[in-house]
Amino acid sequence: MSLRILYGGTFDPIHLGHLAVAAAARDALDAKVYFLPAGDPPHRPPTGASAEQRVRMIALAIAEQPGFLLDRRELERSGPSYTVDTLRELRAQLGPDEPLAWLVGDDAFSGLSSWHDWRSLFDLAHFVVAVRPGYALDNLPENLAQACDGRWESDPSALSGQPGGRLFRLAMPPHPASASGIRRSLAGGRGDRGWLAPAVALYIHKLGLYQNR
Ligand SMILES: Nc1ncnc2c1ncn2[C@@H]1O[C@H](COP(=O)(O)OP(=O)(O)OP(=O)(O)O)[C@@H](O)[C@H]1O
Ligand SMILES: O=C(O)c1ccc[n+]([C@@H]2O[C@H](COP(=O)([O-])O)[C@@H](O)[C@H]2O)c1
Repeated sequence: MSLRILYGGTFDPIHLGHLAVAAAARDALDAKVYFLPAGDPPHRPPTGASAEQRVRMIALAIAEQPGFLLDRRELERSGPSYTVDTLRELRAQLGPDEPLAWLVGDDAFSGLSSWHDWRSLFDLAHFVVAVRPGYALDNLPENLAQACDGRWESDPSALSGQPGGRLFRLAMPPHPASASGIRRSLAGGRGDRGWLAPAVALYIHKLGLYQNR
């Protein structure tokens, strides 16, 4: 069965770091990448752009990119967008055997043991972990390090052979972009730091997003 990569995020806004991570995962694992914008992101203050604006920016950024798709399911649910709920919904829809992988950067993965019902996540999907400047995986919290023990795979094809439960380190050049860096820079009148796709930069400029934060 073919692997499906799920890329959850606040995407406030989507930037070139997200696109680089998604392209590296798509190419390394030979799989489609589904962008899943969080409706109500757990562990975060309210977003700068509305859900519809974040979706619009994702649609602009991924247009004409092969193998990139948008999945709006987390926007259609009320309450916090817990990943475990999203994965359970996908499992119910796709069946127990379909290989699923949740794509994250090092920063998000390091905090995994604070996620809602986090131990169940390993029963539902693989994790693909992208390098992120300023973060490392050699200092994971003890409970997370233990849960990860023996799960790391170096062969990407291992992920499509089973539905979930394995971990894969995505090799890619580190990308420095961050959404908070972009929001701060735009609010300070210093531009987008060259970290946005041109169509997204134009959209933000036209709507005057992130100017007063
Ligand atoms: N430059 C990057 N390199 C690797 N992973 C990244 C990068 N930017 C974001 N990610 C990952 O993409 C996912 C979604 O990120 P998110 O939408 O929160 O953007 P962000 O840039 O991390 O935002 P913020 O700066 O507000 O924290 C997370 O798993 C995050 O780790
Ligand atoms: O399920 C949780 O408890 C949980 C806690 C923190 C983050 N997540 C998910 O992880 C993804 C990246 O989160 P963020 O905050 O870095 O954009 C996004 O899809 C979030 O919904 C999920």
